[in-house]
Amino acid sequence: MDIKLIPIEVNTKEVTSLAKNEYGEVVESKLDSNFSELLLTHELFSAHLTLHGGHVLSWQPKGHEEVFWMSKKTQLQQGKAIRGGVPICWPWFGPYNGAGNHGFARTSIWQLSGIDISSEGIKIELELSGENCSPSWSYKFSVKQVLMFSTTFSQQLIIENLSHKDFQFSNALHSYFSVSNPANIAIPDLNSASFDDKINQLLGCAPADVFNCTGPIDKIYHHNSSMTLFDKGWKRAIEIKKSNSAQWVLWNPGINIAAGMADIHQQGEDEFVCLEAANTNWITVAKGEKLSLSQEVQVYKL
Ligand SMILES: O=P(O)(O)OC[C@H]1O[C@H](O)[C@H](O)[C@@H](O)[C@@H]1O
Repeated sequence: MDIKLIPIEVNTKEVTSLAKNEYGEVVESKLDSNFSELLLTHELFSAHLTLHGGHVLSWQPKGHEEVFWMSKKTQLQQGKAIRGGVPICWPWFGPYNGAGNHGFARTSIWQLSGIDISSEGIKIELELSGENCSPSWSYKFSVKQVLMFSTTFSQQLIIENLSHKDFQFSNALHSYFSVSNPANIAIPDLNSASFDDKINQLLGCAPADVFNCTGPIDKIYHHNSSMTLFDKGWKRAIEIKKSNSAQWVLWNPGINIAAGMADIHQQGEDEFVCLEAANTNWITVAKGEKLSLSQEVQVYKL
């Protein structure tokens, strides 16, 4: 396979304006024939994303610091997931049938299908469709991703089953939130949720107070409504609302696991907490049917 390794911070000269008006602009920055980034500027925020994985890399509402964390060691590489931002885990979450973690959506090239710039923000539509994309999951499908960047950030996946039979998927919107330090993070909404502890292989643990998010931590919380992550270091709160998602996954690798991960920079694990709107159990989409999942993120100063 022709492997490309491109540092994500690359500054290229090949830049094309895709849409522009009095409120903002969307610019495509081509890194090479395979990879490009979309840079979004608007009076309310700045953001960037890439079609590799249909992946949101950053979003910074005016007056706030960057919301999503990005590893300094991640690289755009064919077939490889990006470490940071919001990877789309689909059509499976975690390992599946020997096919590796988190499905093929995060390593596939998505198509740009819509841009709308208004006083409210910038709406971007992306699409991924295919058939037999993995020997482990060989259905015909289409996924539309609707991203709305504004003072809030919303992300919707509309999953359509184009096969002649029902299919199942699991998923996560695997947000890497940038934090002052996981030790400073409280997520009180998790205190009342039962959870599965992946590290200790314990299922159905009774609710327990979450005092901080220092890793290693890898838990699946069974909770289908909003969460607020409080960062006492940076004095900010991040609220995440979601729909059609039965779990939250809380993950930070901690120092030892992170040291063994080639795409996390030194002490990078001290800079993020993953709080993922997920469905870790299979969900069925009947043939010919659609299903929509979403999250909406807002930041507040404390
Ligand atoms: O390294 P990745 O495949 O991106 O997975 C990173 C992490 O994702 C989720 O949060 C899982 O719960 C973890 O078990 C996994 O380690």
